[in-house]
Amino acid sequence: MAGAAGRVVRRWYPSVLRSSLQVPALQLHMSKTAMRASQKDFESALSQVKRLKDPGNEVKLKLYALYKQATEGPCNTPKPGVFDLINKAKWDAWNALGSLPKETARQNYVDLVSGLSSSSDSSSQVKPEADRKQPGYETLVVTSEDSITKIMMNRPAKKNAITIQCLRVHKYQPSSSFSPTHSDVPSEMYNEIMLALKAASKDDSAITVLTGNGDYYSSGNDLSNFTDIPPEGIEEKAKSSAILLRDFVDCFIDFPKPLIAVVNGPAVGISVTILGLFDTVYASSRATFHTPFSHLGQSPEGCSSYTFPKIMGPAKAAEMLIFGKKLTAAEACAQGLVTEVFPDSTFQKEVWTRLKAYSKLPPNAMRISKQVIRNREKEKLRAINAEESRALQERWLSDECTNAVMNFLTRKAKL
Ligand SMILES: CCCC/C=C/CC(=O)SCCNC(=O)CCNC(=O)[C@H](O)C(C)(C)COP(=O)(O)OP(=O)(O)OC[C@H]1O[C@@H](n2cnc3c(N)ncnc32)[C@H](O)[C@@H]1OP(=O)(O)O
Repeated sequence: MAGAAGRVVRRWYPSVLRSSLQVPALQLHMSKTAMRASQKDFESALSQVKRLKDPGNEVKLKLYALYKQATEGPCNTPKPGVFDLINKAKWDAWNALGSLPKETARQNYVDLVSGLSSSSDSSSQVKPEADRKQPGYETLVVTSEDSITKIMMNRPAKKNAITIQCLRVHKYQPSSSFSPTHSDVPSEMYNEIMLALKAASKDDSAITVLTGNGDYYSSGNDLSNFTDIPPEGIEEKAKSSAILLRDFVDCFIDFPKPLIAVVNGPAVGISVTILGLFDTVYASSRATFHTPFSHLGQSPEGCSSYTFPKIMGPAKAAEMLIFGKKLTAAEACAQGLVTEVFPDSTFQKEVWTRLKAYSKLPPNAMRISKQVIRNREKEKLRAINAEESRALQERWLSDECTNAVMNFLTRKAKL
């Protein structure tokens, strides 16, 4: 094939996978009605997959396994020898699906491709925006258009984990004239988000959006932040991190315009807790909300110790904040943390259409409405933020926290 799609396929498909994923017709043994709908979806997913950027070997194996299960049922071929590495990896992936029904495998294939397409859509969104992208950020893409300033966390390979740079803890000063194009711009994400919020609070946009690039919204605090210990020692690091945390969260408490989270995928830790300080939270059906603080030997931040019980009631909040219960998007919406959930396949389109309409409302009226809703809580929220940051400063020095972080960094544990 001479077209671009063909070239993309050749770039990332191993030949064996290529042959199995490009099967022209499917032999699906199902009732005719069920077959019509899902076979169409499946076929469209099969052609969509050829246009995707290389999703990495792990995902390619998942696609292969689901394809085989959907079309042939449970693994039915002899196990390849140990030295036949590629075929063995494929066989293992297929065999791992056990007796998963063909229909479920087909549905999972369609869902996986749809997730991959939307994340590649959202990363390809970056390209047309290049000319209106604000310069000076290393970990974010910040754009302004249609009266909307969009702050996109942009470390997709690290699931948009939020970084600190050791010994470069810059205190946020609301009155300073520090601008994102200043030559002293720090590269770490906490400070860049603070700078972007400060700039957005003063620009002529009506609303501000925080979102993530790639398949995650954000995996929260970058756990390697804990390994970068300055010569002054670990106590000093804990102290400066607590100050940074307090300043970071204060920026959200004080943000004067409508602030919207566009939660494009899973969210973890601080990226979840600060959602209680947003005015609106839109989530993709693929998003999850996880605050595994006890698992990490830590305690809640982002004012969640106050906002979560207020939003969802103390019992549900405790399950999330103490026991680390992960919520689906639908559950988070039912608990009131999320405003609305959109199907992942149409998430970006529906959300941005909605936001463009909202951004045309009179900006001063929106600001004043936000003030009226939020202002009486501000002092309280600042005090809670300071208290949570103090508690965390101590937690970071505990063995429970050190062990949990080391287990993640040495790949012994994941969430
Ligand atoms: C000022 C300080 C404030 C502190 C307050 C905040 C508290 C919190 O936010 S607590 C939450 C901390 N976050 C986590 O515990 C998440 C840890 N990550 C994971 O468990 C998994 O990575 C995750 C489930 C998110 C995704 O799993 P996978 O889909 O299997 O992907 P990978 O694990 O292979 O991730 C790809 C790549 O990204 C790196 N990564 C992801 N998240 C983090 C993170 N939070 N910190 C550091 N690194 C992260 C991961 O290590 C992989 O890196 P490579 O191995 O180099 O590819």
